[in-house]
Amino acid sequence: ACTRKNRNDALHPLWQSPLTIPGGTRQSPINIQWRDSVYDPFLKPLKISYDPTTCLHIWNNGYSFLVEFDDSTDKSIIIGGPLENQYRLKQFHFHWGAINEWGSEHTVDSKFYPAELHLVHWNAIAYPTFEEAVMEGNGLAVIGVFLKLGAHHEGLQTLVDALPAIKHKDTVIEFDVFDPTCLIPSCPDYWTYAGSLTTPPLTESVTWIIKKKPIEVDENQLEAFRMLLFTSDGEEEKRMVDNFRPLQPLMNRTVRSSFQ
Ligand SMILES: NS(=O)(=O)c1ccc(C(=O)O)c(S(=O)(=O)NCCc2ccccc2)c1
Ligand SMILES: [Zn+2]
Repeated sequence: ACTRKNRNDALHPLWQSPLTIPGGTRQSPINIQWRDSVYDPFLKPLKISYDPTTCLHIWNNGYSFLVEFDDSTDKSIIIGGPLENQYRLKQFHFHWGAINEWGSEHTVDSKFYPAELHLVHWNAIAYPTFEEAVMEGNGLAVIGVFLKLGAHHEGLQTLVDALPAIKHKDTVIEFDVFDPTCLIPSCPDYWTYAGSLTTPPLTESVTWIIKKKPIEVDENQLEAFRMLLFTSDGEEEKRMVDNFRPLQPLMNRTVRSSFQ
């Protein structure tokens, strides 16, 4: 008789990655239950200092669209918050849904946002390369910012205007000055927890810093994300939507808040 493949090795349709990592104890994303988060008075404010000229290009990698930065120096860094030392900005990208009812990776009290921004940073003090940092428990720090439907976002529009040029997988365009600070809410409040990458290799190397306040974007801007394609030019078109990983078990973790 054939053995029933257990749920663990069910593959997520999008990334062909396992839904759960065998032995994984700190997987992401998770639901943030506000009332279960614990205020930590020792958490410092997060200090963000990006140099807009370190921006390199914007491209469609077949999972999302991402803006990559020159991370060969300490020009664009974050420091403080839950972090032991400074982390260098490498790239930022988004996750979104086919409709406004879902799209974010993390949820707050089981509520989805229509999209979520991730700014990926790595610990260049402790590790010589990004690839090595990806494999270490304190290697990465990702800032998560929720997007909600509302007013037009001026800063985001610069990115939206570039999307038609990267409609297909593996297309890239020059993007030489952009300051992602404009995409981060000025409210300092955040939650933080120990988690993982939400795309392969799903390594448990991420200190997540999830901003409490969302940014507002308008319907046209969300629709612009949804006109991107997972597929390359010439292939049968598949719209790039629902590029978020399913929620993972909290297991033995506490989410801390920087606010009461
Ligand atoms: N949702 S998330 O923040 O976890 C995330 C999503 C996508 C990517 C990415 O590779 O584009 C990344 S990444 O830039 O951190 N790359 C991780 C995979 C990777 C490992 C080693 C070398 C290259 C890529 C992170
Ligand atoms: Zn992400």
